[in-house]
Amino acid sequence: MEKLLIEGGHLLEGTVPISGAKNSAVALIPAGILADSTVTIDNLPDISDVGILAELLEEIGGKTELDGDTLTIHPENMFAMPLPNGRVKKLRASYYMMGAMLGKFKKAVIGLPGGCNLGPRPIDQHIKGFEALGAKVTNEQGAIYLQADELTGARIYLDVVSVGATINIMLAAVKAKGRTVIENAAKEPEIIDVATLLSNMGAKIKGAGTNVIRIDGVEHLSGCRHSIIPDRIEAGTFMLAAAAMGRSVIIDNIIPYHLESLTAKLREMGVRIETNDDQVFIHGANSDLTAVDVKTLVYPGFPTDLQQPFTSLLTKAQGSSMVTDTIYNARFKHIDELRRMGADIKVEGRSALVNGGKRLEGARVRASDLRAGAALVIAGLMANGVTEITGVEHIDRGYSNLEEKLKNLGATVWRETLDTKEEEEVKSSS
Ligand SMILES: CC(=O)N[C@H]1[C@@H](OP(=O)(O)OP(=O)(O)OC[C@H]2O[C@@H](n3ccc(=O)[nH]c3=O)[C@H](O)[C@@H]2O)O[C@H](CO)[C@@H](O)[C@@H]1O
Ligand SMILES: C=C(OP(=O)(O)O)C(=O)O
Repeated sequence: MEKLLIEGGHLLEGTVPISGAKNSAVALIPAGILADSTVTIDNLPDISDVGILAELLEEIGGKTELDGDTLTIHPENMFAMPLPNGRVKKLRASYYMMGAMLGKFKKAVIGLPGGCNLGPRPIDQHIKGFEALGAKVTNEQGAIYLQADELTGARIYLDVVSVGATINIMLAAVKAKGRTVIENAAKEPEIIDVATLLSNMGAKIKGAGTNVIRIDGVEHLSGCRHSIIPDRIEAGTFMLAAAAMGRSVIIDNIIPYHLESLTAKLREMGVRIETNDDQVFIHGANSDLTAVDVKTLVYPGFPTDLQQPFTSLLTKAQGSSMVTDTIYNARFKHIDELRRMGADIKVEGRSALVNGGKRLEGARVRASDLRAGAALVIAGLMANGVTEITGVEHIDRGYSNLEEKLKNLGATVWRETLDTKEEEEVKSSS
C-alpha cells in the first residue's frame, strides 16, 4: 500500500495535458465485445479501471493489447463466460459487461458491480431496459443473470436520468431486432462518445446527447478505430487546483464546452479564466475568492464528480457556500477529512455548508473514494505543511499520471510505501 504526500503552498505554473475520459473508456472497452473484428481505442487514460476491464475481456476469451494509450481488442473468440465474482466487483463500470454481453450473446452472468461508495447505486433502470428488450433478468446470490431468446427493440422511458442505464441499454439494443427508443435519456458527453464508437462499428443511433435516443438494430457490428474524448472531470480537477494555487496554468487538450458549468461557477467566485478551442487558461491564485452556492445536476448541470474537489476550493473563499449534491446525496465522505485539515464545514442532509476563508493545515487523511481523493489533493496543495493521503488506490482508478502532471506544474508531491503499522491503521479504519 502507498500514500501520497503533498507539501502545500507551492504556486502552480505551466501547461497540463488532459488524458482521455475515464467515464467514456470504461464503457468503450466493454462496447468492443459487440464487434466481429478488431477494435482499436486511442487516447486511453493510464488508470486502474482500464486495466481491470481489459482483463475482464480476456476472461471471456478476448485478446487485448495495450500499447501506450492505445488498446486493441480482438473480440473474435469471446464467449458468454459467467463473471459472477472477482474483478467485476472492483469497479462500477463492470455493469457495462451486462449490456454488451446481452447484446452479443443474448445471455450474461455478471456479479453486482463495485465502484466508489457514494451511498446506494441502484441499477433498476438498467434492468428495466434489458427486460423491455425481452431479457429475463434475475438476481441470484449477488449476481445478475440475463437471458433472452432474442432481443426486440422497445420504447423505454427512464424514471431517473441515468448515464449508466442510458449507455447499458444502448449496448444491449444496437443488435436487437427493430427500433429502440430511450426516452428521458442522459445527455453526458460520454454517452455521445460511446454512440460514436458504436456508429463507427455500423450501429444506427440517432439523438445521443439529447434526451431521446433512437436505435435501429443491425445484425453485425465490425471493428473500427476510435479516439476517446478528453476527461472533463480530470480537466475540472486541474482547473480547481489552478484556481486554488495557480500563478498561470493552461489546461490543454480539452473541450471547454464540456466544462461550462464549472467555468461559470469559478468566474462567479472571481477566478480569471479564458478559453479557446481546446484549452482553458486560469490566471493567478486569487486570495479574494468569493463564496458561491453550487448544486450538482445531470449534464449540462454542475457534475457530481466535481462536487468534492470544488468543496476544497470553497474552504479558501470568503464567506459561506452551500454545496448540494442532488445525484449522490451521501457523497460527503471527504468532509471529515477536510475538517481534520482545519476546514469549517457542516453537513446537513444532502448539503454541506462551507464557512470559507480558512488556511488549511497539512494532516494525515484518507481518501475514501476517487473524487474524495481529488478533493484531498487540492486541499493538500493549499495547506500549510505536508498532507499525507492514504487510499491512493481510489485516486489511481481515475487520474492518469497525477503526480507527474502536478510536479510538472511545480507542486511538491511524492509517493511512499506504507510501513506495517500504517498499513494496519489503514486496514482497521476502512
Ligand atoms: C447523471 C449523473 O450525474 N451521472 C453521474 C453518475 O453516473 P452513474 O452512471 O454512476 O450514475 P447514473 O447517472 O446512472 O445515476 C444518476 C442517478 O440515478 C440513480 N439511478 C441510476 C441508475 C438506476 O438504475 N437507478 C437509479 O436510481 C442514481 O442513484 C443516481 O442518483 O456518476 C458517475 C460517476 O460518479 C458520473 O460520471 C456521472 O456523470
Ligand atoms: C465515482 C466515480 O467513479 P465510478 O462511478 O466508476 O465509481 C467517478 O468517476 O467519480
